[in-house]
Amino acid sequence: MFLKNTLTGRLEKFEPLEPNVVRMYVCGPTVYGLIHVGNARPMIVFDALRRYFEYRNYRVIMVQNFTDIDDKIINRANEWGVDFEEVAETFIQEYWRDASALGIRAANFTPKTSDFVPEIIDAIEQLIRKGHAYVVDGDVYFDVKSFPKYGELSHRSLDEMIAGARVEVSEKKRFALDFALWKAAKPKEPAWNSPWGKGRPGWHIECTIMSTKLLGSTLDIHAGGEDLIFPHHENEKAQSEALTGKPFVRYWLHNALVRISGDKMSKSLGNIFVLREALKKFGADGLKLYFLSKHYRSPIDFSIESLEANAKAARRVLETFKRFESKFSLIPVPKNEPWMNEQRQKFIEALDNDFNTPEAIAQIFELVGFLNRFMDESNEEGALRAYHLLRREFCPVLGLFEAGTRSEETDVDPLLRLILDVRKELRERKLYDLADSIRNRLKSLGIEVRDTREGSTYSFHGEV
Ligand SMILES: Nc1ncnc2c1ncn2[C@@H]1O[C@H](COP(=O)(O)OP(=O)(O)OP(=O)(O)O)[C@@H](O)[C@H]1O
Ligand SMILES: [Zn+2]
Repeated sequence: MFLKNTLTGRLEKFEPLEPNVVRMYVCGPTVYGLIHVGNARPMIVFDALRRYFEYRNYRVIMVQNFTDIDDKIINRANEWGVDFEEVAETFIQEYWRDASALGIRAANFTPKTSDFVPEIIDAIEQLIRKGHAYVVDGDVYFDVKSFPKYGELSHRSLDEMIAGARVEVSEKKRFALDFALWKAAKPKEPAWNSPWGKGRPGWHIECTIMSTKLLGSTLDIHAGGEDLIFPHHENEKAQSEALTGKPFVRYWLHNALVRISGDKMSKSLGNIFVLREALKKFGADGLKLYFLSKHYRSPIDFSIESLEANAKAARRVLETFKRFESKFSLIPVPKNEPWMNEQRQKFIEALDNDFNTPEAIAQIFELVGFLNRFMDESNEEGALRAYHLLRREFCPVLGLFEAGTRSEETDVDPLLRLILDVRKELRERKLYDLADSIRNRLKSLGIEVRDTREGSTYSFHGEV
């Protein structure tokens, strides 16, 4: 397999450190709000990549963190008058709801920053000892000039980095690009004891610690959105390599961004389309097709029309599967067959080429076309083979169509409102027997109708 490595800018043959094992770290969300469609892109892409490695017989050990110590979380906690943990726990729970609705498999480890504070302190002490960090008034900064390879990942010179990025300004720093490893406690902030007084970890050091503690000094893959290349990943790399003296990451993978009117869709800009809403409207498979039909390194301009088109395409595929399932029994097919092997080779060739999912998706649609044609021609053998490839190999490898009906979920509320309105009309015309019969029939479907002075309400299975 060949993957484009952000570090070298080249397509490189993928060779993990340990044969057949992939150690992979993905930067997860800062948990102070519901996740959005932009956040779903790395989730979908790297979940599919993990599944593809497994299809190719690798064992994947995947870590995805939750950033639960951060200014934005602390601000929200103060706004709401609760502890930062409560804000973080709330949105971690909500993250899991969204991830499972989207059909994303949980990583093997999902650590939180707050679980690793002692390890972070220990690492900062080592960096100070090694001359890569310095203390000023309870803050600790990484000394960028002590690490000559700084800028290697983002391919920029020090001057370009200073000019082009939002670098935190502070008089305490020796050099503009130096960044905080530890921040002295301010009032109304959570704080931990440290050799430099009470304080909390900076952002970048957490990922260095969580990744290397769980996966070892050198990771095979470090992934995330391209917004993280600088400064976050550049800083992670500097800290880790200064600490261990070993290369931190073999292959850096970055998905391009989802943009909205030219800007990155992001929680802090507030220009977001909440994932939960998108799941309701377009279904998990509609969203996955939307993202996987573009290459992960190409930017996407958020488009409702395109999402709708993908949701429709997902429904068409499911209809084809249903048609097959009602027509044929699901008998196993002999797997080693020339046409199927050709198809597999084509699929693997696409994905081996820097995870070219658009090509793989095009092949899936071509196979759906074949499946329909085979069924039209009552070619049972052909249909069985196409169905097997789609349903049991290619679609699951990309995380598609796993819960057959997910993208068909529709909101029943407008329909029930319509029925209740008709029933109201009947009652007004004193056709009580008809109105009662509607209520009884809804009841037999598990829908309880209650008539109140304000009108009729409904609930499922008698829930309140
Ligand atoms: N618009 C986007 N398109 C693609 N990936 C994104 C986008 N926004 C964030 N990501 C990715 O989602 C993951 C979680 O990011 P994060 O929680 O920082 O989201 P965010 O919306 O950028 O939040 P904030 O605005 O608070 O920084 C990261 O891997 C990040 O690169
Ligand atoms: Zn990170």
